[in-house]
Amino acid sequence: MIPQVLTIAGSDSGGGAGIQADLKTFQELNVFGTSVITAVTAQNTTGVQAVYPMSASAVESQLASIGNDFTISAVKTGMLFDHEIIEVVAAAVRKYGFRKLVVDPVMIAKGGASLLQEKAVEALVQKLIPLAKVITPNIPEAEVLTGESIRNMEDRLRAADDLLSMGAECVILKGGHAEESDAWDLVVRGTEKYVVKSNRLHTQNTHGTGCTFSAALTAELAKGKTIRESAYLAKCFIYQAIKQDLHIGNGHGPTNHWAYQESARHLTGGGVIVEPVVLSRHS
Ligand SMILES: Nc1ncnc2c1ncn2[C@@H]1O[C@H](COP(=O)(O)OP(=O)(O)O)[C@@H](O)[C@H]1O
Ligand SMILES: Cc1ncc(COP(=O)(O)O)c(N)n1
Repeated sequence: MIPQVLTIAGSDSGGGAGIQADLKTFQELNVFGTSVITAVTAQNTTGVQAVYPMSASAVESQLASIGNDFTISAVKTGMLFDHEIIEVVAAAVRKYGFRKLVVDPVMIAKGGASLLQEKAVEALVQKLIPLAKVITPNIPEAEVLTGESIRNMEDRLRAADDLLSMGAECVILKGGHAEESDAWDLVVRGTEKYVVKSNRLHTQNTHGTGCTFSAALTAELAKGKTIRESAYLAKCFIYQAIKQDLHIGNGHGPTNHWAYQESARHLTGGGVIVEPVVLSRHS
């Protein structure tokens, strides 16, 4: 049976992030994508021009439509905007028994627009993160969630432990925002810790990288892959999507969701490696 997956996120009219990035990624990875829209954004590669949140009841009824019909193997959340939406999403995860929940705690678009109200952070921590199999914060999101600044490897390890104590099974602390020559993501699950790493690509076309990475992770988990395999495959997917960029729009362009399947490199990883945490190299 083809795995059925769900994204609960905001619409990006520009097609590079949010629901659109998630559905494109699901399609490329051969899983059937369904969607619950939490907000409509007027957005392009130059930024977010407007945000129109859905009412919590509109989100609730979309969740019921999916929960009452589909057999969902994995779910991801992206832009959730406010605490009422977070509460109905958490209730639906319980009610419909959605397993393999990936929470991408989207807060601020790369151009600076707020995609999550400040007072909703607590609801995310209290209501949704404890239900998650994996949470995938970037560095600024991990700083908001933990209240600590993150500058080096020790800080990242400490932040990941703090995030794990919020109740998720696994934390993938993404390193796209750091300035090192490698782009590496720290994965922590209980006492298991490792880094999934590629070289850093120099391009401004990184709009939607986080959405695309977490959608690929969700697709692989839905197929029954382990977290470690899924993190590696998701990193291979986003690496090719950034590397073979499309040059669309006048600002921070989208990634290339075709690239991974079109490239034979997906069979070999194309340079992505998994390695143990080495404190002295990354501090
Ligand atoms: N310039 C880059 N080169 C290679 N990989 C990158 C680059 N920027 C981000 N990534 C990868 O893309 C994924 C998303 O990371 P990040 O940009 O930190 O998330 P977000 O979009 O949520 O801010 C991670 O796997 C990260 O390692
Ligand atoms: C609707 C929506 N959801 C999420 C993002 C974050 O994008 P990114 O993955 O680049 O951080 C976005 N810009 N718009």
